[in-house]
Amino acid sequence: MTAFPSEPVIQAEPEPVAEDDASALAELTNTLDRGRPDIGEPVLTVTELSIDYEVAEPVHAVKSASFELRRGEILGLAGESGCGKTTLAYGLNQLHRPPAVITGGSVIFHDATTNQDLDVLSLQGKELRRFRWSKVSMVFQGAMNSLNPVISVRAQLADVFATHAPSMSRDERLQRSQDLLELVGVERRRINSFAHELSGGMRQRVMIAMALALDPQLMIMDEPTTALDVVVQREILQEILRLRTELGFAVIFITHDLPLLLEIADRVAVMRDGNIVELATAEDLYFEPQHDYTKKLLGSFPSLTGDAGDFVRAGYQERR
Ligand SMILES: Nc1ncnc2c1ncn2[C@@H]1O[C@H](COP(=O)(O)OP(=O)(O)OP(=O)(O)O)[C@@H](O)[C@H]1O
Repeated sequence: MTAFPSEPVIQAEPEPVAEDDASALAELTNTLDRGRPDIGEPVLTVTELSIDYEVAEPVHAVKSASFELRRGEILGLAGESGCGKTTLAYGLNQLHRPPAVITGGSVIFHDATTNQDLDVLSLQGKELRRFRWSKVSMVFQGAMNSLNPVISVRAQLADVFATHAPSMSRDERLQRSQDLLELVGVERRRINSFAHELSGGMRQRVMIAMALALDPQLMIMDEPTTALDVVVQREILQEILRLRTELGFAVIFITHDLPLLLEIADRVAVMRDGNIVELATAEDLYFEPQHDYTKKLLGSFPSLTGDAGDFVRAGYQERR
């Protein structure tokens, strides 16, 4: 069986980013090449999605969230710990587990391959599992630690194809697996490595390769780089930007690190206490935040007020 968790658990709260780290990363991300993404038609329409944790004192973790995501777009989901980002992301492809319950709303996936609209919340069993790998894939917080330590990268990648593309021959699987490694910046020869032989950055790249294996139209990334040092984070973020330009998938990128999102996302949704309180382009959010909470959030990042973390994404300086 693959080590990629098909039924992930909500991960522990991330360590807060140290101020020095936040500024260092902001400085590094300012130099990211965002490419020229081709942002197109909607790929996902979320309407009034609500998710509760049915515990003794029920938690309304996501309250009537609505947004549309377009092909090739990076939508950032920002907000303080506990505001509902992960719950929302998991709900989008039914990865939530009891006591979490979807209490209302809809998630419609606009499939470019079949030209049909899929009601994601009505999918079940095999259909749902297939949807998760081939249409919408996910890279979890700390995913690199979920590579199986006792089987090689080759076997883990091959397993994805054996399950979801059984008509592929052994040679085709190997070829495609190596191509995927190369795509995410890992040498082809690493195919025979085991997790412990790879650095944290490499392991996370392998997880991204697995998530890309079936050519998904959307990738949900929950704090995909939080556990890595800032230089490796930057390299991986650059890789994600390059891949979305090259392959055209959309990304929902979750992090509590708003400065980071302002650099890499096309639009940013700010969540507070289960609500999306503001959704705007990264540029508008930075220069003209509408909601008091967004202003407070922007003000709470020292890296945004100092030179190092200023919003210097190419082409936007003139609005200052
Ligand atoms: N298994 C659970 N049972 C009860 N409440 C839960 C459970 N998991 C999460 N919650 C609550 O749901 C709310 C949203 O949590 P969620 O993990 O989605 O937030 P988040 O914004 O992703 O936080 P973080 O940035 O720390 O990952 C919080 O109030 C949290 O305490």
